[in-house]
Amino acid sequence: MSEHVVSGRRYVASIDQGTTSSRCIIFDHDGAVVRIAQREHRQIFPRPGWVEHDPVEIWTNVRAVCGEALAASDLTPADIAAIGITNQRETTVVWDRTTGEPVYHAIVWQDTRTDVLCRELADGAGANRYQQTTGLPLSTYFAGPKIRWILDNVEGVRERAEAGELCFGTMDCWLMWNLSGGVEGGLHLTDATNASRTLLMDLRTLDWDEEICAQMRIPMSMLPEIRSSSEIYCEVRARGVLGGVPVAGILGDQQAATFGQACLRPGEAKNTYGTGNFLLLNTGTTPVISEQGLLTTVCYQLGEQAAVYALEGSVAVTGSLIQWLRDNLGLISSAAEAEELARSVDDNGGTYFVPAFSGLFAPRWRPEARGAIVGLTRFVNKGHLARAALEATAFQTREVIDAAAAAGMHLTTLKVDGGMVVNDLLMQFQANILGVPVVRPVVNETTALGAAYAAGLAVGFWDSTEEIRENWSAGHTWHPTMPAEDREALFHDWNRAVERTYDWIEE
Ligand SMILES: Nc1ncnc2c1ncn2[C@@H]1O[C@H](COP(=O)(O)OP(=O)(O)O)[C@@H](O)[C@H]1O
Ligand SMILES: O=P(O)(O)OC[C@H](O)CO
Repeated sequence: MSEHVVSGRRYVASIDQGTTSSRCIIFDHDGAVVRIAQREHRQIFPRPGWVEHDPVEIWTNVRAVCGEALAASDLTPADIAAIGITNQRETTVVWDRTTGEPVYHAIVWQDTRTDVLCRELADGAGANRYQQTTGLPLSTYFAGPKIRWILDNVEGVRERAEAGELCFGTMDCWLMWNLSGGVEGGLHLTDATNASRTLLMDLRTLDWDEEICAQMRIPMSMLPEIRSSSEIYCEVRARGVLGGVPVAGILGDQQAATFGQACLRPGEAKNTYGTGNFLLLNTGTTPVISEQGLLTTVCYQLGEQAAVYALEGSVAVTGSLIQWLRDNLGLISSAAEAEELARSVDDNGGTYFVPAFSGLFAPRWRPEARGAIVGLTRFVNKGHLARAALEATAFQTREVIDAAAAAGMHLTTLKVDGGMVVNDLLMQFQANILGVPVVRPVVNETTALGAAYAAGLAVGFWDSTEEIRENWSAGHTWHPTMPAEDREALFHDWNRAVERTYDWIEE
């Protein structure tokens, strides 16, 4: 038995509440996966550009996957030293603290309904009005404007919020409140990484900014307490879910992946390929404000230690474009088939697919752009379309890495993870279009692992972040093989294609 056992407990559990599914993953002390249970939830699209989730469905799924992971591995809560929570960030839930009922569906990070509101909030000062304080541009992506939309548009909600009856939370906060007892004394708290995605938190004080909250007309009584990413918050009180186990880690999913990838020193970075793509670059204990369209975000804060910050390149649509080919066009019947189809042709046939479904995020921040396929001729077939869709992910990554380079952060290799990195064609193309090696770790479940580490460190299951570094090992590396001239020609055409999607939505 491992000597690293807390009161006979040999495992740590992680709840990974993502955009498409909720998972519970159990890890051992080496950071190896013992068991995964997963359930997808409904994606609700009430209007073009709107994306919602049902928070009650998600809580039900989280309870189910926790039970399934334990049962399938023949474990009981008494075997689990701690639980970490990691989550899709920015997705906004508002609920009644007395009844536990959400007042509206969760508004998902990809949702663009706050576009006009964001322009109004800029109030002539531009989209970067709050950047120095929050590290973020005024964008539909973030939680603050989503809260304001609910307050303004759901009947009776503003009055209830002003009377102190309602709670706001991102998914971590909603799950924490439910895990810690819900209407029977549930805790209303979040961590600094999630709070840093609201447009309401001061990056340096790690506290809510009163002036911004007033300008956005968000009552501060709705906001959760901001805590560190690694401390014992509570023991689980919800019936039937890991009862009695300490909840001891919370990290937004991209920050969790950065931690799980052992990007613990300034200059270390990872890129996660899921529904969207998220590059995070550790910048140490000082927040760096970007002039190149990158976000500044809290990367993690361990207990009483100083917060560590990151620059982030968030790309809204990557894996979800593959889902769209599958679900909306029926071009493929599974995500894996995209690779097979793309391999049926030698190149993109001159086709570029710009998936500006939610406008464009980093580094361009063009909310009024919409998707386009350009370069079509009679020559183009579905293989070219599949290839162009995969290449779009790699081109968008190149854009954010170029933005980091313009800020003086030059990457010599790229650590990758997420659902899309099983795609060999994509990863080889990524190395080619960047001109640097791309490396996937042995344990690809870095998001859940990062949250497990945060929780395990808080309860003494792991002693220090050095153990995280020791547990990380390279699985597969893709080396660039494309001549620089070809790489730049492709990227040049990609940029021309992207510019054609600008200004599609008229004022
Ligand atoms: N073989 C594949 N090739 C390309 N994309 C894939 C492949 N397998 C999965 N994906 C994409 O990866 C995404 C799922 O990745 P995951 O990391 O689980 O997402 P999330 O955490 O955002 O829910 C989906 O959008 C899916 O389309
Ligand atoms: O759930 P994912 O992996 O798509 O991540 C979503 C991000 O946290 C959005 O900022």
